[in-house]
Amino acid sequence: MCNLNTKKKMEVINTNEVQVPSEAKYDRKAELQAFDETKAGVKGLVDTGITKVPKLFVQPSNIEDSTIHSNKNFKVPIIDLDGIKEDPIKRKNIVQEVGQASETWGFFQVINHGIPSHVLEEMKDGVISFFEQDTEEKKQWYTRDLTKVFTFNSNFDLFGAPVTNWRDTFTATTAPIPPKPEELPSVCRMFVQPLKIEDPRSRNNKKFIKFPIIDLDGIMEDPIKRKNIVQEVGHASESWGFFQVINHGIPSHVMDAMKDGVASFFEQDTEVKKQWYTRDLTKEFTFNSNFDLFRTPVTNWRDTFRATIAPIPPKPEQLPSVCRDILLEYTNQVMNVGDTLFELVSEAIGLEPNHLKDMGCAEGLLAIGQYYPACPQPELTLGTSKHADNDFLTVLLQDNIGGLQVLHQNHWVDVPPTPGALVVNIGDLLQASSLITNDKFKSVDHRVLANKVGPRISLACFFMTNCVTTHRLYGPIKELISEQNPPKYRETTIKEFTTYFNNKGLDGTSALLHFRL
Ligand SMILES: O=C(O)CCC(=O)C(=O)O
Ligand SMILES: [Fe+2]
Repeated sequence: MCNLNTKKKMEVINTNEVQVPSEAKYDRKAELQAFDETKAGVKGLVDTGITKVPKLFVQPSNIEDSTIHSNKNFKVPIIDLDGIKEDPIKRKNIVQEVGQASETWGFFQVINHGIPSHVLEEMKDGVISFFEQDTEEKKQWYTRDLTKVFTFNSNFDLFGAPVTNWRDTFTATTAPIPPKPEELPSVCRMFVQPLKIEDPRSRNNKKFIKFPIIDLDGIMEDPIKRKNIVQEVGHASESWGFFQVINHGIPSHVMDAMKDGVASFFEQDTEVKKQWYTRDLTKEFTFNSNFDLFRTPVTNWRDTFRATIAPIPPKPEQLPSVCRDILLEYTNQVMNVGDTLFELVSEAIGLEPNHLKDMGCAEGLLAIGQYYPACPQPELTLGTSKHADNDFLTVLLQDNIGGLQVLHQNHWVDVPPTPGALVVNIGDLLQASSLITNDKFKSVDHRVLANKVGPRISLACFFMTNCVTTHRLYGPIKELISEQNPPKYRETTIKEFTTYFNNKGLDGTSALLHFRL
């Protein structure tokens, strides 16, 4: 995206309409200057809609030495590093291969190098996210000052090289002195991002706290690990009501495909998408903007779809074809993760592993796809207003844009996008039905900020059963009630609770208050 100013400057070098100047008149230096001043790079140029390559990029006609031919029969060597640490024979062979490739090619590829593929994928996405930011955002990093930890520009040798290349570049110095988080752009910072919370009373008083990440690795095989994980889940549910899980068993390619599926739905042609637009909640799949549009004081900057997945699975034709297969595949896997999470939460409360599952908590699933377009004035609005979820448990998949915040100890704390992680939070129904020693496990308020950068994509899977009218009553768990700990909530059906929640809308108050004794 370009502002008007940028567009104006670019006209100097836009050869669509402008006559290509004759060699004598051509002022390359001025063109370079104009290009550099846009601070928008080649992408900025493309964003203005040019269809011809401006002269400063045009290679001389001897671009390729005529003696050089491309030969498709050659293959750049691929070297498998598997076993390099453990197996001396393999190592010897690998050393030979490296030597040979370095001598004959100077180039080779390595596989089994130890960097997980999801990290590779996230890294590529991170690069794209940086370059696809709004130009105004990106400009702040535009510099030719090589002492900077992070630089963004187009053609480091712009004023020295005879021809300009068709690409933009960022550089980041990451070792031997690791960068401070604020020295890297947030869209691709990720792993080094410590959590920042701001004290609303003072803009300068920043605290750093760690949002819980729980590693589920070994949960089925190793009883000691499981005991520790149960403790961590208990602790996070009590103090945060939110945590992230990694090694949950859903492959990163399925998570990525799900995010793409959500984007594909919203990025369809409006006429196609319109067919799904409805506020009729009895439908298996609904698309609309702001479920509470006519009830809340302020409208949110996001569009939403909602698919009922379980306990009654939708018929294929009840889901849009662009995201049908992945929605079924991904939610199937989320049901498995949910099974584990309900066991862990049950154990953390001190109940039998199957207790919450036996209550039907893991039977129903609603998948809610959220699409937060880039917002020109994010300070004026919100992506999703403050609310707590009206379910037992939510498993949320978010992309790497960020913006989700949790109200923790009276501070809004970012839930940092973490590669491969799922965000888990306790919903109102679990808080009310478990009543763990005076509301121990909290259904915590959260919100999503609007952002200049976008779209942000998320898929929230709500474990709840509002689509079937059961007369089952949910209330404080009998095993947890005593004279010292009397019930705090009256019993309710999922239907009654959901109807109340939906009619109230996201007005910033808790639906639980209505059911409190
Ligand atoms: O988009 C998100 O990250 C969260 C959305 C959310 O809180 C919800 O759908 O309840
Ligand atoms: Fe939510």
